[in-house]
Amino acid sequence: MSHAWGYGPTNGPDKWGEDCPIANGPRQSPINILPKEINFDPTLKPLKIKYDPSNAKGILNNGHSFQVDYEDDTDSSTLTGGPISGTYRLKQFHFHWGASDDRGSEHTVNGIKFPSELHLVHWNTKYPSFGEAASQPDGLAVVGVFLKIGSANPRLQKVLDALDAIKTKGKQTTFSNFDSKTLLPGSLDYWTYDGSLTTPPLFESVTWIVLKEPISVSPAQMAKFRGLLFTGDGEAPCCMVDNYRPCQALKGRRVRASFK
Ligand SMILES: COc1ccc(C[C@H]2SC(=O)NC2=O)c(OC)c1
Ligand SMILES: [Zn+2]
Repeated sequence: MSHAWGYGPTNGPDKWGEDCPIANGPRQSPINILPKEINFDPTLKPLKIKYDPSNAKGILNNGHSFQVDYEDDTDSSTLTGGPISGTYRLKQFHFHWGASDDRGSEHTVNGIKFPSELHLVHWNTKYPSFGEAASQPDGLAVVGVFLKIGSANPRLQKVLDALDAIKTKGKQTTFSNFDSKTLLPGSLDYWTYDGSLTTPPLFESVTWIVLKEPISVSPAQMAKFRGLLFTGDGEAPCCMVDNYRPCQALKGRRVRASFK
């Protein structure tokens, strides 16, 4: 691609392989999760999530999604246990969503798309930094949470209320004192598999931990996500919707369940 990657007809997921050959690699994400073909793995530990709300730093429209960034210079917001070894620090969380409620998630379950998917990104502290970890096979752990249409989710509201200030690409604002643990569903049952970043550079560095239980989001709340723009100030406005990569081939990988 001569121009930057995106989700449009000329720079979207089908074109990413031109600049990132790993797009056709052996452990690409997302994938379709088929619960009937997954085995319960009794050796999997429960997820241990410890987040410090005071680590929340800011919220940014990065032109592909919006992300809430966390201070990650200490072990105060960490993920341990589950399928991973060692300590992974929370770096940021972001979402993917569709132009309508029938699509938007990256992972699917039995071929079903959810209207949105939350990604909580963590990096392995065996490496000196997020940037170093992002290219290592055991560098990142991303917790994926499906959103399904239902009643308004009060836990999302503080994030949604901040979006008016970051409508266009490159805009950011302070975002403090937010406990991202409140975004998680009641159950931490999960599926896990070895995968990749779902945007360029598509590094095969992610241990995926996809929670079985979705959280709710209302149509009005989804409309707020869809009010963001991919484009920057002064550019022809393009709504930030359908910022998800389609499912990729499993290529022999095993998906494990932490629950029966
Ligand atoms: C260079 O490092 C990167 C680049 C991009 C992302 C974001 C991608 S990866 C994901 O799960 N969802 C996304 O939108 C990233 O996140 C871990 C790390
Ligand atoms: Zn993501």
